[in-house]
Amino acid sequence: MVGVMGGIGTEAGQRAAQQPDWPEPQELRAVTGRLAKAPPLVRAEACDRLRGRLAAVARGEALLLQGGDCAETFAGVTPQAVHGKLELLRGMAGVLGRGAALPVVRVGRMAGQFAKPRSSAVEHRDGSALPSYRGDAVNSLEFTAAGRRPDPQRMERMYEASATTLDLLRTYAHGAPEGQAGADIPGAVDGPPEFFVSHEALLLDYEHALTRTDDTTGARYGTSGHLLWVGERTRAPEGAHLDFLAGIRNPVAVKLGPTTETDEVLRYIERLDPDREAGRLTFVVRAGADRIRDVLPALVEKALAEGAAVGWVTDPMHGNTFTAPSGHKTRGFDVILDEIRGFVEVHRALGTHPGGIHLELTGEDVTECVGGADPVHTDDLPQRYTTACDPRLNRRQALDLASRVAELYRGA
Ligand SMILES: O=C[C@H](O)[C@H](O)COP(=O)(O)O
Ligand SMILES: C=C(OP(=O)(O)O)C(=O)O
Repeated sequence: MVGVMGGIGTEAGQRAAQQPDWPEPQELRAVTGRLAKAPPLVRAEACDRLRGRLAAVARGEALLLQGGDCAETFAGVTPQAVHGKLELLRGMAGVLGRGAALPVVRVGRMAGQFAKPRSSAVEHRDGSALPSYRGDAVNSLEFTAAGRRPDPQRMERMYEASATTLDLLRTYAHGAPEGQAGADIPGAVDGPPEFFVSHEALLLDYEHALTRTDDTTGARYGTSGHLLWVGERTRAPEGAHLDFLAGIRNPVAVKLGPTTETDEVLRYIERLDPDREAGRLTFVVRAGADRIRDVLPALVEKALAEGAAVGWVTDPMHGNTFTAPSGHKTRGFDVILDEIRGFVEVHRALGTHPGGIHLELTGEDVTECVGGADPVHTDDLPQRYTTACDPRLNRRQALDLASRVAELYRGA
């Protein structure tokens, strides 16, 4: 775990990992104070409903399709971009659902995916060193000292950008006239067809500020998104991010990388799902295509032995990143598919349910990942490489992948 910074920490006094070094404590307090009074972005009932849908995933009665940008950007919150991702996920869900003969629960990596954990706190370029870009919620991609300075007011822009995205999703999901978008307080996206939103609960100042008590039940909910997850770099079982997830009633997820130990799986279950409630906890495994078949069986067996009805989902993106000769980070379609194949094989061998896929994708015609039926080659990468962080599947690649994954499930 790298980059332990910032003021928020554990009860034992450990500082939270991957937090920005906010320069102005007073300004930070003013921002979180305002966010704490802002309307919730999602409703508790919708979080409960998603927990119910994820229970069906955990029981083997549904699939989860979770996807969206690696890093949402403020400039990327446009009607076209939001519509493009929604339509892409809708199309993929149709293909997957027909292949697996199961309903598909659709969850965007959207309306909150504005903060990024980084491998290094510092970026070096042409002999200069500046703080790494940590997502639009923290600083700017622009490589200047002013751009890279963490600015707490960006968390308010994240809130506004998330609210706008939710409004757009609600408009498109309901087919409501566009003019109605933004007329209400931003709320949960509900009504048929269902669509939920998720992001990594990384910026604890933001997530704590948006936590609310539900009047009817007295339970605490993270109201920044329906499903919140903790990533590979912040999943310390006794860390501040796990403390946060343990304190909210939303459905929650933990990313599991290739070094995950079975004892950690046990701790996550004890901390996050003590009542063994299907739908409460989803594990998103991102071991890499070369490791998934070795790593996953023991983790699944541990959860089974604990009597936990967790959902199992594969993220075939994050364990398969490499740098092309041009310097662009990329991922290969065939390797992505191979990690999904390995994930499905392991579950079939154990008699458990391969519950779904978590992808970085966009509805736009970008050239960021290589391969696919209409292949992007490494030489093509510079053409339309617009991601703010990691490479995404473009629309064509994502639909191809959905067809190939549907074949895997059809053969189940
Ligand atoms: O999306 C995940 C991480 O934020 C990303 O992979 C980190 O990338 P880095 O290794 O370039 O910091
Ligand atoms: C950072 C991410 O992934 P991971 O925590 O699995 O590296 C992510 O999904 O954005």
